[in-house]
Amino acid sequence: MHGTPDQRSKEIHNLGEACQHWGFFMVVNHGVPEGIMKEMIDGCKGFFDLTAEEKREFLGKDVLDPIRCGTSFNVSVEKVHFWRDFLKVTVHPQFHFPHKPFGFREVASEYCARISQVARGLFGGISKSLGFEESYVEKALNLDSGLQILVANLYPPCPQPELAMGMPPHSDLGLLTLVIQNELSGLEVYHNGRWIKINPIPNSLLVNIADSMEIFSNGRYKSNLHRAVVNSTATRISLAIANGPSLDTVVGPAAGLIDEESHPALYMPMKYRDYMKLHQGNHLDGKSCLDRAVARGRKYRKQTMAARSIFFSIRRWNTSCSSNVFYLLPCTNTFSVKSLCSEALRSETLGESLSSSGNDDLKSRIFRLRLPKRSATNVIQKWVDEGNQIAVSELRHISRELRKLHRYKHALEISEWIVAHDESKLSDSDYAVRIDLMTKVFGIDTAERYFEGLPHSVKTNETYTALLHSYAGAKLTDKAEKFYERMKDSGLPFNAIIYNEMMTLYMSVGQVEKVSSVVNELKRQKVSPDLFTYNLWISSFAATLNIDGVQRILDEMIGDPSFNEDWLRYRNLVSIYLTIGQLENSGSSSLVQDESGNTQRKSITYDLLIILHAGLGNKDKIDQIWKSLRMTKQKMANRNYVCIVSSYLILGQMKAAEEVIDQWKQSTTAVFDNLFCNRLMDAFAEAGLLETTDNFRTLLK
Ligand SMILES: O=C(O)CCC(=O)C(=O)O
Ligand SMILES: [Fe+2]
Repeated sequence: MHGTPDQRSKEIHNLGEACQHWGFFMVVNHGVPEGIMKEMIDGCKGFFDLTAEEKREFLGKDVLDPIRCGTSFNVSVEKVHFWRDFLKVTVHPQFHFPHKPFGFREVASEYCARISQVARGLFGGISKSLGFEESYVEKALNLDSGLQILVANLYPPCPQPELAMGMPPHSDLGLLTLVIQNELSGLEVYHNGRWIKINPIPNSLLVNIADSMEIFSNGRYKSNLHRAVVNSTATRISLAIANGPSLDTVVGPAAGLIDEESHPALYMPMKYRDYMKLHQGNHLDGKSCLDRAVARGRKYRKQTMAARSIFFSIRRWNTSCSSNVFYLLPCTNTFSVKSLCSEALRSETLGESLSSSGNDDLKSRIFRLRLPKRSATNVIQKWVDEGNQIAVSELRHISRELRKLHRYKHALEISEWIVAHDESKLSDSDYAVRIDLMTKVFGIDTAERYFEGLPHSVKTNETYTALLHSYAGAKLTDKAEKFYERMKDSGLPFNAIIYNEMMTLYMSVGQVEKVSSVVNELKRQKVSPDLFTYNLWISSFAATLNIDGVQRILDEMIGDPSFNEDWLRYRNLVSIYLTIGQLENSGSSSLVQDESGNTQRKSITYDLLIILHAGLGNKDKIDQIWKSLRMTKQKMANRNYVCIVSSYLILGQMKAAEEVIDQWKQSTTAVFDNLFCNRLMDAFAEAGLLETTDNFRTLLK
């Protein structure tokens, strides 16, 4: 952008218009020599041409590795793969690069430096177009240590291009992405309800506005939705350099672009690292793209409806798996289990279902946001501006529903809204939920600071427990222990949940032996244990294959004044599991890793978690845990099947039980035989469960 002041100001105006209306533009006269661009494309081709053996060292590694290549996005979790090979390299703040093919690294180093220069020029122009001084964006977003990622894409010819997609519709996460390609087109940009094929001006740079720029500009500039289609004749190569802020930069709407009256902040500030995690955490690498595709593309891509349901189920999977070990353990997470139960009750009484989201009420509008980056605050504000009333109870209800779907950022925005408008209406559990949400969205440090800053009157049992829960979830044993001591010193009334949190923590970090001492403390303090307490205690003994210990606890349960029908069901199931479950001590330690990398301890804990939820009558939870267990690809043993089949049978869930029996029969690792079933039937009969015995017999016929 040189020339006379007039020309310059016209260019800046054009740039602003392109950012605002398209989120996409091409740059010519950019100064990057044509030769280097060509060498880069050749280098990419050379890299993809390497043999599988030569590429192996970069293959299928962790999403956070600085150099990584692969196919599609993440084939280990995808059901729908994309017609694409990729190489992804972090080139700034530190320059990483593969050392082959020969010479590629050197060209890349120069190319990236040149692209940075162009990007810098564009950031200057964008700053001005937003009404700031030229260096504003660069300084505000710490671009000196900005994260720059090079993505090379190779799309081979596809025999049926109309059935495949090279890259699904997505927007990029950073600020600006600069793309070049070989002579073949394939990039399509979504604009005014249509996909526009991009035919680049030769040697131009294609530029996409990405999410963080949309946030920074408070929505003035829109990140652009784009995709790559494939063709049947030749191989297409594209090379994108994604320019983002530094990982520790908090990206939020620029102060100069907000005013409370006419331009309220539409996005919540968030560290770029957390923003990236939010996407990866939800769907691993690339799944964010799918999710976005689904959300944004909903209106105009009817043909993807089938794919959409697959995407959504994958997304849910990953969220439940991402909390992995924690999930393995009694989602004891008592905290959320508790609220889930009341949620279930509540939605039953209200006779509601999420499918009502076609309506135009506040809840449906918020649910339709889908993308975390979109602002719930804005939606609520608009709702109010339209003259509607909202009750805190309604907001609470929407927040609960959002949390069930792991949409924590929007739930947090709702909570922020209540705080901003009527903090006096916040209850102790609202504060506790806020701490939980802050942990999930911003991380534990923020939640910790928030808790410490709360007035004394709000430092209640519930808020203390929420922070303890966060420490336990993050497996910060030291912090959790200190905090637990502090809670004791503060003289708060203790309940079982607090002890359960500590027990969950010890189970998840493998300090199984400490669980009993927590139980002893609970007994000393004369606090009534609940079923979660018993389950954790039993899990700790079962994990070390101390079967006598488990038996003693089961006996002790009967004498507990709280003993009820749920507990009886739980107790029966544990007994059956012990009798039939073939818990084998595999020698010196029960914590030996099996081939799939799962420890027996984890897998027993999974079983007992299923049993716990069977005790509580939560069929949905059982379904979920069983699915997760199957997703871990661990080799199923007979005891896993015993646990799930008997749980379903005792709950009268015949269809579910039948399905699992089929899976059991087809299992290559567990041996389903009649002898086994007879023993299981005997065990049911022995527990007095005659109807269950009959049901099981019917299923086997
Ligand atoms: O292949 C293309 O043109 C698109 C590449 C792209 O969108 C990306 O790498 O994010
Ligand atoms: Fe992209």
